[in-house]
Amino acid sequence: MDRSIYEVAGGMDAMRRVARCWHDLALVDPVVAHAFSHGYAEDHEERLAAYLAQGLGGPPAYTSRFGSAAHVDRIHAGNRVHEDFDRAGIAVFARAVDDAMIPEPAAGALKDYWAWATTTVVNAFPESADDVPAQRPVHTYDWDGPVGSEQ
Ligand code: HEM
Repeated sequence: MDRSIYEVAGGMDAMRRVARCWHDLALVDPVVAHAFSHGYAEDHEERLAAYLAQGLGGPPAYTSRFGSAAHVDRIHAGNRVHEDFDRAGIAVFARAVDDAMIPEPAAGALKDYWAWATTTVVNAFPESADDVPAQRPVHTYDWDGPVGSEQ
């Protein structure tokens, strides 16, 4: 398909809806809410929407406005590997995509992307945030799966 997952999903407005639904559901999920108990940026949803956009073939909205990919990796690093926790996060995100009314086939691709990113981003540095190198790629994804990286 010529159009990116980002475009087919509905562009930045769709990314914002997904980020809002994810955050709403994550804050009340019995497993996932714990991660947010240590606080989060006031504009978390906008930051996540920008990162999703950039990862799914949209504009470089995260790195042009908010910071580096390494920053995102550091936020998620040092939590060891928790498969139950990851499974819960993946299920919550899938519900968020449904609540945000993302059309197929973008909805399925978004869910696949999150499941993949949960292991590559969230679990890439399970021991410590100090292990994250200064230069990290923004993980990008298209209809065929991971497509490499951009700084
Ligand atoms: C179980 C899965 C996940 C949990 C529980 C989780 C949790 C969190 C928490 C608690 C924050 C706020 C931390 C802070 O502001 O200090 C955060 C921020 C963020 N997360 Fe996740 N996350 C998960 C998966 C992911 C995945 C898979 C991605 C990427 C596709 C992602 C992208 C982001 C971004 C972009 C931010 C905002 C970074 C910023 O402040 O600029 N997260 N996440």
